[in-house]
Amino acid sequence: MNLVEVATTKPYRVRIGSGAVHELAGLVAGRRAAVVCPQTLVHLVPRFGIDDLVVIEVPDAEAAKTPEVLVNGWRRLAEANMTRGDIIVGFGGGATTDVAGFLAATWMRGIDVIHVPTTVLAMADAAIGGKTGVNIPAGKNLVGAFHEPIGVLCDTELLTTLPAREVRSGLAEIVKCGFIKDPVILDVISNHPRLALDVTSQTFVEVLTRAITVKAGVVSADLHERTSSREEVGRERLNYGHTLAHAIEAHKHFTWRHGEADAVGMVFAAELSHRYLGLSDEVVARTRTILSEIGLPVTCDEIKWADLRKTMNVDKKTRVDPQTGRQVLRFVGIHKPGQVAMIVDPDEAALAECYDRCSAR
Ligand SMILES: NC(=O)c1ccc[n+]([C@@H]2O[C@H](COP(=O)([O-])OP(=O)(O)OC[C@H]3O[C@@H](n4cnc5c(N)ncnc54)[C@H](O)[C@@H]3O)[C@@H](O)[C@H]2O)c1
Ligand SMILES: O=C(O)C(=O)C[C@@H](O)[C@H](O)[C@H](O)COP(=O)(O)O
Ligand SMILES: [Zn+2]
Repeated sequence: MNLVEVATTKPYRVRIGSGAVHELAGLVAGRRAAVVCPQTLVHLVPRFGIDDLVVIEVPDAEAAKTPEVLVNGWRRLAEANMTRGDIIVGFGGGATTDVAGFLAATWMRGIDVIHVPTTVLAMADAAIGGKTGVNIPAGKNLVGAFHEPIGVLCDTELLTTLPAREVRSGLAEIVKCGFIKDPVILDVISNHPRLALDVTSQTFVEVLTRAITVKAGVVSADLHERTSSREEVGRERLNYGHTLAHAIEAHKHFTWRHGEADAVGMVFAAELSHRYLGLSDEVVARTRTILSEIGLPVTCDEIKWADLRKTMNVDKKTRVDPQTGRQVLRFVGIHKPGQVAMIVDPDEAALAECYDRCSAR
């Protein structure tokens, strides 16, 4: 079993490996637990080996991330008389852990949560670092809270039923960690793309553990995303590729997986970085190659740039210029893999050009 410590003010551990879920009973430590999970995974709950469990079913995938699902969750927690001493377990993909985390953040102003992620994406990213929340029509993840788990159990056995498309989507966030912090991830995936996609392989566990280590290090240094100047970038670096990705997800009505949108977003971010931060042609090309090799999209069709551009205004990295009152976009970019910088207020024509280069029209 691999262990990664998330050294924030309330440190916790991420356990990675086959059988990690069996540690749940020890972490719950005799308290009552409410398991938040999609209907498709309910049959796996008996594996937890805990008797006093309330199950709160949520809709599958992104449909779970709505205010209505929260209202239902609060009702269920009340019906079950869940107290401050009880615990919530988020069991599922990133959509489930995002909503379970927010229920825990808000129930009685905050109770403990443990995440048992069941997708590659949730293991590598969503279950760690305490970002929780839901979507509203104005945009993705616009309502939420920072609420860290007390433990995360990444049981790789749970991944054996995961569809290939979901594995590829999760790999996108792992590749992101390669570009923003740990380029060894890129080498391992380029050298062994098929093994990286095989959730039973040692290569997969290596890149997963490396990505978790990147995420743990970044959130430990800047949990609340407050470190932010052009050259000193804290947690915002985890948003590499996400400004465009979140807009694509919304315009595709969440028919694209989060990692698929991230993949196109990373190509766009690489193009922007080429223009503004001197990222080499070679790394821009490598971005396309590595993502294509693992079966992720590198272009996006049918969405008009003007529509995506408008949606980007609600990105959380956007700021208002106090002098003009104008919305200023800020993108995470890279000088080279592992060296991040912010691209602030890029030229509108440059943005459209970079999008043209990753649009299939
Ligand atoms: N909080 C964060 O820091 C953070 C980080 C990254 C992504 N996210 C969010 O995570 C979400 C995406 O997460 P995701 O990709 O895990 O998607 P998801 O939660 O929608 O799950 C994807 C699909 O996989 C299925 N599934 C889950 N586990 C399975 C298993 N073991 N076997 C078979 N099928 C299984 C689900 O039922 C679902 O249909 C997005 O909403 C994204 O915004 C949050
Ligand atoms: O943990 C973070 O910080 C991230 O940005 C990780 C992202 O991969 C993730 O998609 C996150 O949900 C994006 O957050 P948002 O604040 O841009 O909505
Ligand atoms: Zn993401």
